[in-house]
Amino acid sequence: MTASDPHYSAPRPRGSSLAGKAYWAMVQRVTVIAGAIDVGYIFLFAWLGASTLAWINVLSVLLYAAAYGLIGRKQNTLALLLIWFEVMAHAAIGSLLIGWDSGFHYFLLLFIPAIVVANSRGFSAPIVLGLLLYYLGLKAVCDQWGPLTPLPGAELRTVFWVHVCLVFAMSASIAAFYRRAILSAERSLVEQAQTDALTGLRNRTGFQSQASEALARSQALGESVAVLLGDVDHFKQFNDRHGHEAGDRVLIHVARTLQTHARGGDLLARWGGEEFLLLMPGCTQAQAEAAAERIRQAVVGTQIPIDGAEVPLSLSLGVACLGPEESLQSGISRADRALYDSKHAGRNRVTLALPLAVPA
Ligand SMILES: Nc1nc2c(ncn2[C@@H]2O[C@H](COP(=O)(O)OP(=O)(O)OP(=O)(O)O)[C@@H](O)[C@H]2O)c(=O)[nH]1
Repeated sequence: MTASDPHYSAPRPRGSSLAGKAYWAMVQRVTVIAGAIDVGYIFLFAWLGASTLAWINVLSVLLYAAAYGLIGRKQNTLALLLIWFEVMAHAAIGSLLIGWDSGFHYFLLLFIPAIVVANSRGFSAPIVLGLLLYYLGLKAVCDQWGPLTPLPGAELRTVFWVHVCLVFAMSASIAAFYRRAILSAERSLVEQAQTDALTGLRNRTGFQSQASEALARSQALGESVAVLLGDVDHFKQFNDRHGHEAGDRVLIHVARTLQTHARGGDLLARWGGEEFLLLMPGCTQAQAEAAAERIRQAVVGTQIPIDGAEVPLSLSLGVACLGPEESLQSGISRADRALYDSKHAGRNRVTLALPLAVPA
């Protein structure tokens, strides 16, 4: 693989588009559920002898089917308007025909969380206020003129209980949807905060959040742990000569090379600008030195094609094997001093850190 490989592109930020897709997938599921509920209503109202309401539910099923199709064709706004129209008209006609006590109006309340949470354009307050006015207006109209086709008491109570149960179930599932969306956004933010956007490796924060635990585990098992610090040679010169974008491609290339050589349990991070850190649990000094040498050779063996010419590249490395109770910070400092020695000895080499000084 070369640095000009298409795989070298930096990872894209995640999150926002997924939330949008998840929202519309949820709305599409709602059209199916609402349509199915309305099919149930057709039978319920036919059985209760409220044939007008049964026919209105036939219309509602058709509207939900149309909204489902519109979302499938990405005409989301139109679908949403259709759903709004269906719920508002259904609540109004139902309340007027069989009375406010039927509980048809409760369905209007389901819009409140959806308006507040999903409205990204800052129009929530006026829309909720409009809904409140519609709600109160409907109550006033029902008090004045309804019910136009009243149902006997027992049947009305049945409709009321069905509505209350449905509104509870729908409120709970809307809340569950938003909870899942929040948790997923939180996970994505944590991941972004711990990931280096250029190389896709862990950044310092991501490394530190996992490294202490990995080190403690290995030290508890009595395993040796090594740290390897690598730094691209003359990178400033490279940037100055070939430009920052070419420099970025080099960093991505080095990151991929390190990833290829890291083992399953190793933790790899971009430690600084052109500096990379590899924590190798269960790795002896000899194994770590051999791994560092393989990485150095892999990097030096690469010719990065820049502006039509092959540009050489090299990496200096420092390796430290941690003492049984040595802290990660101390191990990294020793690896850093070893890396500094590599640079001073002429670069493109691996240097082993001095052993940890034993207190007298
Ligand atoms: N392209 C690019 N350059 C970066 C990035 N982060 C840091 N750098 C550059 O890396 C260079 C590091 O330069 P120095 O610390 O002097 O190191 P060097 O030139 O590699 O010299 P030696 O390490 O001594 O071999 C600076 O020019 C930074 O601007 C990055 O994300 N992309």
